[in-house]
Amino acid sequence: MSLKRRHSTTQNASEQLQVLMSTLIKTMSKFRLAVIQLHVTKVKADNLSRARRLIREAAGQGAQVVVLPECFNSPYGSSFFPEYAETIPGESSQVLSEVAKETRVYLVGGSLPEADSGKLYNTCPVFGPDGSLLLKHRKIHLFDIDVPGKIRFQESETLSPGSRLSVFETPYCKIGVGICYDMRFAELAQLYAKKGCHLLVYPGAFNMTTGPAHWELLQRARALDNQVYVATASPARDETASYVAWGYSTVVSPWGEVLSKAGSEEAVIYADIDLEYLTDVRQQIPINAQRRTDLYTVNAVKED
Ligand SMILES: O=C(O)CCC(=O)C(=O)O
Repeated sequence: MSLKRRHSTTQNASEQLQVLMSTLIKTMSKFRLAVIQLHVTKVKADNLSRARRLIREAAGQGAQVVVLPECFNSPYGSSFFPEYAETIPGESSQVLSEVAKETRVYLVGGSLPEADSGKLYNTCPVFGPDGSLLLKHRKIHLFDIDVPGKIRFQESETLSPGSRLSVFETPYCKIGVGICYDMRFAELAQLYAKKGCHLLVYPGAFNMTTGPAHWELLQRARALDNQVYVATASPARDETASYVAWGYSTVVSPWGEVLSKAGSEEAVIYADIDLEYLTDVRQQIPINAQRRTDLYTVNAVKED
């Protein structure tokens, strides 16, 4: 082979490699997220089989990350937590692990009442596409509120709070996990963003009072403050339940736009998460570089 020909073959190979690399980077910078707004009943086995069916459906639609709602396998309510509590690993997390492995998705397993060493937690287990348990997020901020004449709820009567931040890595981006009331705490979202998360997921079950007032507003605020994608997964609304969930699972972009939103009924919603778009937003409005860290800062007190 002449020198000239060898040179052009090498050049072709390196160009092809570059094209391949840039296609790969582009592919990795986009992924499909599915949020399952599950109809949750008192029958745990039904909740589990419906969740499994909808996770399969989501994976069939190309979802690589799937999120279930808070308390996806039990009704939401202080009296139900002890009755439905399980260990993790345990029955429900075994089902989630199997279906994550079968469908090859990252699965954010909503939450379930977790029993551990005589205490109960509201816990979100996260599984990788090989079925391994990547982390357990125990709700950090317990939902204790009293709005006279509207709603009083005291999770702390039965639950203990978690005390860890929860971030997991995927080939696409880092993802930070919070549960419902955790979303009200801007500092948590800021810390997740500071740790490099580009997507925050909040399985949650707002109610008929705070749902219409705050649910979407909080998601858009967290997304805009931190220039990240935010996804919430609620149970479907069941007017016969003792605690009526608001529904309206949502995905919000780093620009603060609602990309996808369920109604009040059972549904699977999808959003294509585009990390190049996130980078563009951050370049256009560069608040990260403009922060006055000489005047203020948000830090984790305790690092894992
Ligand atoms: O913050 C709210 O208004 C609702 C929170 C909630 O339902 C929960 O944390 O489970």
